Amino acid sequence: MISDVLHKLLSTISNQWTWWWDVINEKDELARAVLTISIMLLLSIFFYLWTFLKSRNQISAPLPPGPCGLPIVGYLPFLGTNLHQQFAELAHQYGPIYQLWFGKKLWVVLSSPSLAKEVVRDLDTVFANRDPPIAALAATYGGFDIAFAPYGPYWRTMRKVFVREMLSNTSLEDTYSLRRDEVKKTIRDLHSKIGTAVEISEITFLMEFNLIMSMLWGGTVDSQRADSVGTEFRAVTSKIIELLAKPNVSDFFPILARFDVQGVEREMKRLLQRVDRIFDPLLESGMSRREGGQENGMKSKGKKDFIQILLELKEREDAAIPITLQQIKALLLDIVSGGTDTTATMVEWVMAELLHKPEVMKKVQEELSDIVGLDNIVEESHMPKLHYLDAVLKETFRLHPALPLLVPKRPNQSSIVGGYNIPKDTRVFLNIWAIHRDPEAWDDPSEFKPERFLSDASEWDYNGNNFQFLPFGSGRRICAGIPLAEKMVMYVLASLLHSFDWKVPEGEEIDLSEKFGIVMKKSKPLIAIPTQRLSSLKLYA
Ligand code: HEM
Repeated sequence: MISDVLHKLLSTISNQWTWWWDVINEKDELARAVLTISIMLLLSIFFYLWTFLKSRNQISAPLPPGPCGLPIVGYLPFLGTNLHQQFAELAHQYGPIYQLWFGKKLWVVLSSPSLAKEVVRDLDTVFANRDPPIAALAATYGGFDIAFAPYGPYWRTMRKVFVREMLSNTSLEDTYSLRRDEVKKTIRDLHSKIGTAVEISEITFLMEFNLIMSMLWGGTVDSQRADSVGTEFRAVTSKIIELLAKPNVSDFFPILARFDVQGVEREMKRLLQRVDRIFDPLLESGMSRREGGQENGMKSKGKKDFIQILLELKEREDAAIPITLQQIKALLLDIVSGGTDTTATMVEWVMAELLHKPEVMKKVQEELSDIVGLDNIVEESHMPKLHYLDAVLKETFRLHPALPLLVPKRPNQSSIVGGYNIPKDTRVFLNIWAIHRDPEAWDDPSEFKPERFLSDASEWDYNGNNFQFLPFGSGRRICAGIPLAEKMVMYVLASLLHSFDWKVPEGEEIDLSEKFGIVMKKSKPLIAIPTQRLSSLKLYA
């Protein structure tokens, strides 16, 4: 019986095979066409079933909730100017993860410590990519800096060179005397302005700019030239930052990008020409210094400054990732603008909070008197002992983070966050401004209370391990300049507050309102009057 069935089966297969053989031998054209179409149909069905099941297996989650917006333009007409606050209000309505559509572009905004952890810790490699707007690409000669470079070998090399050569403990020690000279110079200048109203951000910007430039060029840029270059640089970067924060239709509708409807790209290119006029002569002087083997002002004699190291890299033909002069300029722009505007803005915010709360200012100054003494000048070595000032700075970072939405991320694959699907290439914002004011994470979140950072100091650092407090971001793309940023802000603040007493001009009030930008500033510049505090400002001679 079984042998009968087997026999039948074999003969059927053999008949089919003969038929197939005949067909492929072109004996039956019609049958051949039917067979080919059937096979293709079957293969297509299998393929679609397979991809459908695969996608269901991968992303079985829905997209996050969010407002509907209008057809075609989506949420674009509703975008306000203070994006961080608007995003926080939308989180009250839609929850800590929500989506916004703009044409074909999807944005997702996250506003809770646990969602931040998922993105910057659990899925760090997926979210390590950036999503630079067209303005940012134009401002970085095509994304050749560190902050907007795609996650990959170029970014890794540039970040490594920067961190290793400029920010290692030895390099920071070697350049201390340069930072000290710049701070002393500012205190002397301020001495001549005692009793008059000064714009704090103007002073702090120039001071931080000169600090960075001096470290980059090993103290070889002469101070008069540095001041005029600094003023021009401030004007250019404030325009660049303004353009970076402006919504640009070319980003939402790539088909319009080539027309540059709002003229953003053209304007950015004009600004870059001004940046070139600043950097080119300075780079040339670096090159001739290199050829002439001249010394710089660094502590260890014969030690190369950062510009020398970059120029050397440019000339190395065996480098795995060769770098060009334009890439060096992109990197410099990143370091100088990223390092200056953030630190100067933070000094201004701390001064504003202290002038708003004189009892906190008094405590900071008492600590400075105890640790430094009134017949002495502040040194960087005092910083680890200034615990109260450190808490004041952290509380200011909490309430006024310099980058309230960090630098937006772009996942390199679709993934599930908070139970929702975030498709590949979405622009993802972490609203740390909202996280820093989350009532579930903080007591009295809108109150300025530095004491909250004193209780368990080890819990509060800037390394992005506590997802309630992320002023420098977290994960692979965390700020590359943290050790320098911390030193620059603390040292400058301590020197300003130790040398002078400060008050607001008669009849003026401290305004603490914020103006959104890639760096969030005060909406009104802070004006204050210094009076002498130190027994003798000759100490700064
Ligand atoms: C108060 C001062 C500063 C603050 C608040 C700050 C904050 C930040 C933040 C939030 C990011 C983005 C992190 C992320 O997306 O997760 C960032 C990136 C960066 N920062 Fe800072 N920063 C400061 C000072 C500096 C300084 C002084 C430098 C260099 C001299 C610097 C260089 C950079 C660079 C190169 C990046 C890009 C990192 C990357 O994409 O890999 N920053 N910073």
